[in-house]
Amino acid sequence: MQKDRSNINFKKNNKHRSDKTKQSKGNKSFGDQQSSTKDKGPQNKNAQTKRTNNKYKNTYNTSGGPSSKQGENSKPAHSQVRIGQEITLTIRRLGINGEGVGYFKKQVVFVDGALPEEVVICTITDIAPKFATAKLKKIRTASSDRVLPPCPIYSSCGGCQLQHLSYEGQLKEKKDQVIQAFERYTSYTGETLPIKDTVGMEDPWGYRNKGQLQVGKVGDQVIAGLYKQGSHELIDLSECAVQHPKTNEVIQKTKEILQKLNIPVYNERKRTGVIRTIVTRIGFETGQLQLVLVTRTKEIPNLQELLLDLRFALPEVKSIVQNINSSKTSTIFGDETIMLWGEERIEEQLGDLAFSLSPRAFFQLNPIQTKKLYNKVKEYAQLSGSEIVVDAYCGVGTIGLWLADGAKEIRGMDVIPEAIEDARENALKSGVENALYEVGKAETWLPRWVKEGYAPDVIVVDPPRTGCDDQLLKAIIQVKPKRLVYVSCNPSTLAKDCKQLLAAGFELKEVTPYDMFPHTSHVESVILMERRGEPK
Ligand SMILES: C[S@@+](CC[C@H](N)C(=O)[O-])C[C@H]1O[C@@H](n2cnc3c(N)ncnc32)[C@H](O)[C@@H]1O
Repeated sequence: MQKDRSNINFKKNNKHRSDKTKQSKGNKSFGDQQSSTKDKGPQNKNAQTKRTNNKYKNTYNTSGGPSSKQGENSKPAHSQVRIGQEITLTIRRLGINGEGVGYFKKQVVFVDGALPEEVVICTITDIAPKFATAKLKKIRTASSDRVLPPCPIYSSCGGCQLQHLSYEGQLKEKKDQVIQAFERYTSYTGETLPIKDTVGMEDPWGYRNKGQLQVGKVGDQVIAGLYKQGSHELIDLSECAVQHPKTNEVIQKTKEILQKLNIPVYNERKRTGVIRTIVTRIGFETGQLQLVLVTRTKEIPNLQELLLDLRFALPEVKSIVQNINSSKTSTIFGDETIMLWGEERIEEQLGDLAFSLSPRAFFQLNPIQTKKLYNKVKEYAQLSGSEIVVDAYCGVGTIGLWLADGAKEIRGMDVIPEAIEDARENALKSGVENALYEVGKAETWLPRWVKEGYAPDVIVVDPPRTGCDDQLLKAIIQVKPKRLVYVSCNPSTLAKDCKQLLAAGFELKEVTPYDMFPHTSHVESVILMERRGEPK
């Protein structure tokens, strides 16, 4: 799932792209993505983080010349095009980052802002061995799904990639993304893949429960936002339409208080200043808010005034926390976390389950869609009360706890110790007594349990973008659960892992894509696999 995996890199970078392996950037609107060892999101070395600003608002015409190290008129031997060349292109599909993909004399060309079936004029800006990148200049034939992006900062922010596509169009494209991945890695086609339509939102705005913005200054003004694509220029975001309105308010007011108290904000270039990042999370059901100030130094000048002002301006905030990150890297969190005021955790409710969330714990970013997705996991798991279930990559235990009342026993594991602490506490809180959680790698724990004779009936996996580790897949293949439910935020790694499982005797029963992040290019999928020949 595309979720809260800390330590996002807000910088955008258009290198490392390849047609087959490019990975989606995290949903960067107001930050996100909890990192762990193999986490999804932009700090992944494969992460494709390119965005350009050629998103079309009131006109389909843009200007601006090519930019590339290769320079004007250069044409590598392998290429059909040269930098600066203007071409007419028919867009065939969307790439995994929401860019239009067309073919010019069989060469793949990516065009940000172009939509399938559009005929566009674009200028080649970059050439790599397997593809070229072009800047959209003019749309000759516009898609009937093209809409005006409602967000005023869509073109500069880069957090959303699909606001120029109707919501219906987005849901269709996300299903296509999943189909394309299966076509690429397995023998399924769009006709044979047992795939459902993408499950979308009734109101696809204000869905994010967490915001994470870098802090900086323009002149004397404190700002908080995202770095502009390919640059170190921070774009101030005073409002974000996909964020819960309360998190917008927390960011805005925190910024104003930092300004008023003259608390030094981080200067990325000089590596001076104190406040680096503002992170805020809200419990959708409880209304409780948490504010984390990520600082370069342990000392925060005017700390007492800062806390008083924050508490006065934001009475809903239940927890104010400092995290210290003095590193030069662009990861968000450092290792040391200090309570500044209030509770260590905020509470959230998902259905009948209560969750305590510590500042760095992973939690789904879109609680409304999460409930739908977990219900699908439950449907696919087909529990009767007697099953032994593994919840691999369990985070704070959400999926296992969702399933616990239908299972004999749940075992979950995650590499983040705080997440496991939270999972144990969440089980206690919700009165779940049949769930056991362990800190460590799924690929270590499952083989160990299997060696000890443990035989789960159902395995649920919800790995980071990189997919399941090979050792885990081997253990799954060895233990042959009746059902495997795979939750994935990356169709490519899902399809690759599926290929191995299909070859080892599992059958693919159904694929359901979920739109956890409307207006971004991300798509989540849940699939059900069964042991071949399993009696109904
Ligand atoms: C996509 S999240 C899933 C969390 C949880 N299932 C949920 O729905 O909230 C992936 C989780 O995998 C954890 N993780 C990453 N690599 C892991 C590994 N090798 N073994 C176990 N957990 C891992 C991360 O800490 C993160 O909590």
